[in-house]
Amino acid sequence: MSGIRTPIVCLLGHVDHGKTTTLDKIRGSAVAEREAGAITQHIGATEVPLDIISKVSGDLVKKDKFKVPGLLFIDTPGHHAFTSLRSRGGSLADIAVLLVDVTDGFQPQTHEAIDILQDFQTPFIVAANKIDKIPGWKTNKKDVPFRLSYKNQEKRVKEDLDNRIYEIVGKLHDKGFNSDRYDRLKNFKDNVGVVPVSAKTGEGIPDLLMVLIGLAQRYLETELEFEEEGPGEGTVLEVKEEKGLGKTLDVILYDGLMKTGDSVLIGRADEPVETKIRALLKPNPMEEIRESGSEFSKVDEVRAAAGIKVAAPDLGSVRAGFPIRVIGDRDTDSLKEEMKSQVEDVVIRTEESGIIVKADTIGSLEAVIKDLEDSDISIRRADIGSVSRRDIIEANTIQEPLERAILAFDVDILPEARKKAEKEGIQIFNDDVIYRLIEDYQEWIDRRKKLQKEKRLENIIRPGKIKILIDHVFRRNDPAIVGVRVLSTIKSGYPLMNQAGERIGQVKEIQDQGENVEEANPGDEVAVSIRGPTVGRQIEEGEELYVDIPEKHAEVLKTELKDSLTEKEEIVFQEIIDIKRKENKYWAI
Ligand SMILES: Nc1nc2c(ncn2[C@@H]2O[C@H](COP(=O)(O)OP(=O)(O)OP(=O)(O)O)[C@@H](O)[C@H]2O)c(=O)[nH]1
Repeated sequence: MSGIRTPIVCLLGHVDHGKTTTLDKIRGSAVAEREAGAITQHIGATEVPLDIISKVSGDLVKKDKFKVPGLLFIDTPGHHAFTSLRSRGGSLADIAVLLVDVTDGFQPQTHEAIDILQDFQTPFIVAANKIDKIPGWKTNKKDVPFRLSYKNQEKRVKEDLDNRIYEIVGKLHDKGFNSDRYDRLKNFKDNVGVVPVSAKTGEGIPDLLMVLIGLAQRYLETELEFEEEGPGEGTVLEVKEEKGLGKTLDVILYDGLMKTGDSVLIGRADEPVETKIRALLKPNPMEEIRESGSEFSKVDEVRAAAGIKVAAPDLGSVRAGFPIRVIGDRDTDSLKEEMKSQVEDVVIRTEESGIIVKADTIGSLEAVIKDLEDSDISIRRADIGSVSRRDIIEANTIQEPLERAILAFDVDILPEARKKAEKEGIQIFNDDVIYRLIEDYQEWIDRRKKLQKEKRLENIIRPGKIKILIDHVFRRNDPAIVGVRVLSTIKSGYPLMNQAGERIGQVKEIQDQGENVEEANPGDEVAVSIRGPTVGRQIEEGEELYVDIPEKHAEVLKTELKDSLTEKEEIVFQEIIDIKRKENKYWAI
């Protein structure tokens, strides 16, 4: 028998823009209306039935017009709900709510969330949250539809809100979405509805629920059709150790039916594992926990969409983000192959060069990979799980210094891995926000590049010039030692040429009042030893000598170091160029 299942809804948004508060509010309003119908707390999700939505939103939703049974909100907000390991592709969420704090506007994770939604082609609405924080906003009554609150506001407050919404509309436009305040929109399919809400006071929350259910009803109906008796398909949201049960899986079932005793395949990094469902568990409400002392109670079967805890043997290396499928009367081997290739598409990537990426779930791994690709950062291997010693050993085989790095998204770094990384000089970046992780890596690269550049530039031979003083020859050759006046800085080791452009030797040492110095500056009178020439033959008292700059160095001086040349150096550099170009017209052009 086919039916329409509950759409799965996920909340996304920048840190502190109100995801948790909005979920709590939705749960809270549903709980307040408990007597009207069963609000069901699932594992990892909250189901708000149509009855409640209809009641909460008053005349906004006429329940007899809807076939969608309600909304299933995933409790863990954010990227965790996004995974492509779903048979039909796309995200685990059917629809999403993007939270934007109206007083804070678009922030990095808002952009990140939109990119994810765009990638997975997930329809979404925007909740313009915290309207109660707009200066002058008056909350007369809590949990009321937006329109009732709005009409009581002063004109300037209304204008303020409208301006903030236009800002959001503008930002969405830049991202390629048409949008408007939801009550000014006719078509939600090609436009994104912006619903002003306050998760704190509940103003606009009825509208949010109404728009969501309307969107699901109108545009997702065919996608929400499912075989109620078909083999269950789901995604692992979390792997948890439970007292008395051992390792269990929190699963969001998005299709079909799952029963105790069913044989299932669960994806893993290498091969899917075949196992049998020992128990399906749902959470007990608070009062039942108090009575029975047990957090869960067993159920024989569960239908999509639902959040359920699965107890089964052999859950060893199963991780969040992997698919779980009831085998039913399907061929186990071909199903296994199909699941394996799905997992491999994401997890197993081995390139010759690039960084190593680790993440907690397949969904987040995909999101990180995508962002790295967008930033043109190559990846050697992307994988799920903690950063281990093995990862460091692999990173240590990488030649390119800027790729000797591991980007770890929301995972542990095992102590022995950290130790080894320190020893081998492997850089580990760890964050639970994708853009920050990538930003940190890029900043590190920039810093290293700058250092490399500084080192390289330090070694560039600069334009120097000296004049040999009369009556200051201390030794004629091997090496020649003469007193000089410095006209433009010289350093020991610099090659020297005469005014005809002939190489005459190399500065060996510089002595200033009997002390060896590395360099001598304009105006200094110092003694230099010059390897190569003999005074009276290749060099003469009173002669001016130039530093014989290699052509490659001259090119760097003309470009990257141009601004660092002193006035004196600039003049001398031009003299050197003139000398060189007598011989070679195109020298350092
Ligand atoms: N005034 C006001 N404050 C709000 C509203 N919604 C959320 N807040 C406050 O904003 C702060 C952040 O809200 P959360 O719900 O924790 O935000 P979040 O997006 O879940 O944050 P993370 O889980 O850290 O990403 C909390 O102090 C909330 O009380 C609102 O509508 N109005």
